[in-house]
Amino acid sequence: MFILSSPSGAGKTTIARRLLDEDGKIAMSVSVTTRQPRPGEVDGKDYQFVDQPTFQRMVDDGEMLEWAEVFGNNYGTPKAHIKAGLKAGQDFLFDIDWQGTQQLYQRMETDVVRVFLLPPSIDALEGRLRNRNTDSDTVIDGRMARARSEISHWDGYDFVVVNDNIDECFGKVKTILEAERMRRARQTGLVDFTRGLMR
Ligand SMILES: Nc1ncnc2c1ncn2[C@@H]1O[C@H](COP(=O)(O)OP(=O)(O)OP(=O)(O)O)[C@@H](O)[C@H]1O
Ligand SMILES: Nc1nc2c(ncn2[C@@H]2O[C@H](COP(=O)(O)O)[C@@H](O)[C@H]2O)c(=O)[nH]1
Repeated sequence: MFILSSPSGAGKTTIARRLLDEDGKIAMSVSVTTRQPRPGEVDGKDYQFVDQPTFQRMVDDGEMLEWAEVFGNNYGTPKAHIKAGLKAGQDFLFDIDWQGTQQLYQRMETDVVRVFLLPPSIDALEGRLRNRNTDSDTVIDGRMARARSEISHWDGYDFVVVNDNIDECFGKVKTILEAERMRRARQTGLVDFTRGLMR
């Protein structure tokens, strides 16, 4: 479970899309949200867009692996698909906030890798949100007001990467993913393989 978090606009979605394009072995965890779709967002691909009663029913029925309120909307990770995929050896990429990260870490500690992206500066962060042209000024102001408190959670992560140059940032995130895959505990079949070598 490879988690990318950051203050809004630091570049999680951009890095996640590139990782999904270039790495055939990781799948996106598609979250459920009560937020309205942005232009170009596709239901079922970017998010599963639901109304508040549906979200609440999913929470009440225990269908969420984690969930949180972020910027006045609810977001959550549906459990069934992720659990089945993990059992089959599938790696998953999560674009979730610090609250969801804490919940996943508490439930599945050793399966989780936590990466936090930082912007090179607060001005650059605001510039990125405005240039993205997907949110109203009010929404952007709200996200900027939360940026410092989001950044204060940087020390709850295993890795911290500053997203200044996008190619460099992507290279670092990819390196983390590849190194984590090489952890002995994550390599299935090593016992038989090393036995074969020693025979
Ligand atoms: N290194 C970079 N340099 C310049 N622009 C960037 C960089 N990384 C991302 N961007 C741009 O910044 C904007 C915000 O990026 P992105 O949508 O990936 O952020 P995010 O962290 O997913 O935000 P949110 O949490 O609001 O979904 C996008 O327009 C993206 O193209
Ligand atoms: N705890 C969770 N946080 C999530 C989830 N899906 C997305 N997010 C986070 O919400 C904010 C806002 O996202 P946006 O798409 O509206 O810009 C961002 O920090 C995401 O990482 C989730 O399932 N759980």
